[in-house]
Amino acid sequence: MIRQLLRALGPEDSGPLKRLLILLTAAAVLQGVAFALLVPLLRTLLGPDPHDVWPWLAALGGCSAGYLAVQAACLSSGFTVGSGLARALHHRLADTALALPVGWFTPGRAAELGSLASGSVIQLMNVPAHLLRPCVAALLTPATLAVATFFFDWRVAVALLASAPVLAAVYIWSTSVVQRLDQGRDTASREAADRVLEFARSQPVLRAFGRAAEGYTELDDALLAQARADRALIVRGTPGLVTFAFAARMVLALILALTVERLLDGSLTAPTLIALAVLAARFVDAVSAAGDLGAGLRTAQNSLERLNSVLGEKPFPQPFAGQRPADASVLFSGVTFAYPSTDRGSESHPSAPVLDAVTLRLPAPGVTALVGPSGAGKTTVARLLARFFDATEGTVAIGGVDVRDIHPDQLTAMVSFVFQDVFLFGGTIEDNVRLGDPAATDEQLRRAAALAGLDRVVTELPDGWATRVGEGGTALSGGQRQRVSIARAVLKDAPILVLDEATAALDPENESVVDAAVSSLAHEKTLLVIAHRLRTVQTADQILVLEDGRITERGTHRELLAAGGTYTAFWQQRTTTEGWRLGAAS
Ligand SMILES: Nc1ncnc2c1ncn2[C@@H]1O[C@H](COP(=O)(O)OP(=O)(O)OP(=O)(O)O)[C@@H](O)[C@H]1O
Repeated sequence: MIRQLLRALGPEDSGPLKRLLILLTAAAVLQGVAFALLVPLLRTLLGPDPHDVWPWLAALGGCSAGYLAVQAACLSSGFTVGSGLARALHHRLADTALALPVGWFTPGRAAELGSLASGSVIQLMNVPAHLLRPCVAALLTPATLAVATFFFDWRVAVALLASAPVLAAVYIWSTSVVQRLDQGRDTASREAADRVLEFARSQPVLRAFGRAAEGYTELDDALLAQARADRALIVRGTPGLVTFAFAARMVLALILALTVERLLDGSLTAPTLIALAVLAARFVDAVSAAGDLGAGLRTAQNSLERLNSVLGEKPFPQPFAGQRPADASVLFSGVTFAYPSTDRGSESHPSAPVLDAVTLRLPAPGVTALVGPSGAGKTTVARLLARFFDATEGTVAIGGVDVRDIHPDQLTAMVSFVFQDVFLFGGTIEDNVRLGDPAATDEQLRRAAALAGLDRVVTELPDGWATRVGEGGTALSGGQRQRVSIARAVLKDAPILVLDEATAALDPENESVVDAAVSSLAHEKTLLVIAHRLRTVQTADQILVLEDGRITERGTHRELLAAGGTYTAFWQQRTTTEGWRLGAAS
């Protein structure tokens, strides 16, 4: 546990914890010595010469005063170390998260990170503040007592020491049962929390399909599993704890029997027996405290293991200095890619390849349209370009430099994204657009807004740029959200712009605004447009058709129509649906 804590903290932040451990050790040993001094004190007090008790009383007083002073230092240092530990762990989690590839952040892992940063770190903060002190005392005070007993009666001391491995074995067994059950409860609780969140988010769908009243079975099952796991922890965890308490009491009974037997055969006086009985009772009390703390410790250990498994995630290999790309052209050479599986936890095994030996070039400047059926791998191409993941085979290069050799800051500065799923922060429209370039002038802001068709939205809204977008942008319509996201990407002014289904939520009028923006940016930027709409695709400098992870056709609109392949079928199908849609609207 201590080793895991020190590992989680790292060498630079572990100093205060080590100092606290030294203080705790001193306090536990002093407490043990103070208890041990009771033996000569009681023996003298109850013996023939009670006046000789003063030196022992003075020793006990000094020892107790020392113990109280160190204990006070432990108390205040425990809280300081606890809050320092929480701060250090939050920093380490943030540093680890920043070094991980964007692709690592699946919804499950993002939730796990959130639960670690809030629940687990707070739980671990309690370890130095509340748990460590009684734990060290429960271990070292009995050990000091057992050693001290050698000065009074070696047989009792041997009996105390001999009981240690038995007590340790029972302790390890009982707490490992609790730990296993607690792990199960933890998994069930997280599953239930995920399902509750999903249930809340899916209310519109559930109500639309009349499923809200009878609930939804996944949530019911998850809540039942959580209740079962809670019950199992109580029912199957309690016997272990009771057994440990019983074993500790048995040790006391054994010591008492031994001392009484030695009194009867005359080798022990009554005062020594009373003193040794007091000492054995203190020994058992201190050991029993370990049993009570065991469950809390094992639970904290589970949190620590989860935390260390995230902190141990391999960061993306980054170049030390980084090479500068010659321009903003992009080249995929024989790129094959399989997503790591996204099971909960950090283990990842690659799944089936999504891209298969893809070779493509995006000219700079120029517009490339990527089309293909749903699930063909279009978004994956865009993700590899921005190095959300590394290719399994082959290379992705920008301006002649492998993306793995470009410094992450430089790569971030070079690529701007409009994602399929727009993400807005709960500030104003202006805050959200300025995220693209916080230092942009008002003139640059207005230009980006005009290019994205956001200027009209801003004019129509009563609070204009100061309109609050609501949590996740819920106060705006889908089209308005998408325009904010496009303006943000345009404001960033990166030489490579990826638009992933950016026009999907726009009406025909505003779609043409975005088309105009694409046309005007086409002269200065490398544009990758993943689109199902006709106009953007039609005017692109090159069109790539992706099917089942392979590029099957490439050329201009005219060339591909002349070839009469998949693109022609796509074109005919789109012309029919869009013609139908426009006809119906008019
Ligand atoms: N994070 C992920 N982890 C595992 N598999 C994924 C992940 N993202 C996508 N996939 C899988 O990769 C395949 C390609 O997905 P991708 O999103 O690239 O397709 P697409 O052509 O952009 O589809 P669409 O047009 O529907 O957006 C799909 O089978 C999808 O299930």
